[in-house]
Amino acid sequence: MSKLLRKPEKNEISQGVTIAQEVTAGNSPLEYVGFKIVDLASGAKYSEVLGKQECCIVAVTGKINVTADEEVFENLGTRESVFEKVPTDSVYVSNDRRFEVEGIGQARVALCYSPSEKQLPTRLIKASDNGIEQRGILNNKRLVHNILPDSDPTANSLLVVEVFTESGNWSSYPPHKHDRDNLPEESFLEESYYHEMNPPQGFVFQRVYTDDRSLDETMTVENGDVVLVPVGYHPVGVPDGYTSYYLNVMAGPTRIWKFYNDPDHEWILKR
Ligand SMILES: O=C[C@H](O)[C@@H](O)[C@H](O)CC(=O)O
Repeated sequence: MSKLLRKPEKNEISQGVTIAQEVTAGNSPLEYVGFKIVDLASGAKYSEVLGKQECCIVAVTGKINVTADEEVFENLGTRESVFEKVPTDSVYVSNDRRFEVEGIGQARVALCYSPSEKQLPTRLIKASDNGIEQRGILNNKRLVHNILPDSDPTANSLLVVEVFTESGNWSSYPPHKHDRDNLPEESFLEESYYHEMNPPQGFVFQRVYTDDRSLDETMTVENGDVVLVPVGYHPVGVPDGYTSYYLNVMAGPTRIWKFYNDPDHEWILKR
């Protein structure tokens, strides 16, 4: 199995708190991006003290309370399933702060991490703050919820976005990459994908490849999987009958999302 594909592994760390995915610099090829999926039973609490990292706490499904240092944000979350396709609530917490997340009923939380030195204010990113985009044409259509885009100065290095791709469509397509620190042409951002499928037995194909094909992995990605993108193009194809969801975390030396399309496939934009 590809080293870029992470299957969910449920690890109950305390009563009612289960880590389903954990990506760190210590267990992945990513140096800038970290990621966790935490499942919380009703009333269960997960807390963390951040060092020189910032974190975007995304209420993926269910409802949560979030405390960050002395600030309290209650009853966050807007959906029982991501496939309701409504934006959700998130909380940005900066470096050197402590946060706690409590489940109000069963909840799934994504913790999205990147490096941060200059402590910034904690911020509630309400569902209504998400920028919504309908991207693409023909069989390249997808719905994008921009949670923490590079146009939002809330964070130091973190970018967070969620994408819905319907049956028979492609996203992160034409294949693009952002693996060179070469602005203004291209920025260097590592990336993680947290995938869900509807119906849940579905799968998508995701290829991660470089121009010289020194990296060229095509993965069958299933519900709850994470795909790591240290470098390279990273298109996703969705089989007929299924809807794909993924939550992206991106980070690198400069918080700018400037991607470069694979020249072999850029023509599809001109149809
Ligand atoms: O680089 C960003 C990620 O590949 C996705 O968020 C992608 O941009 C989604 C899309 O445009 O299809």
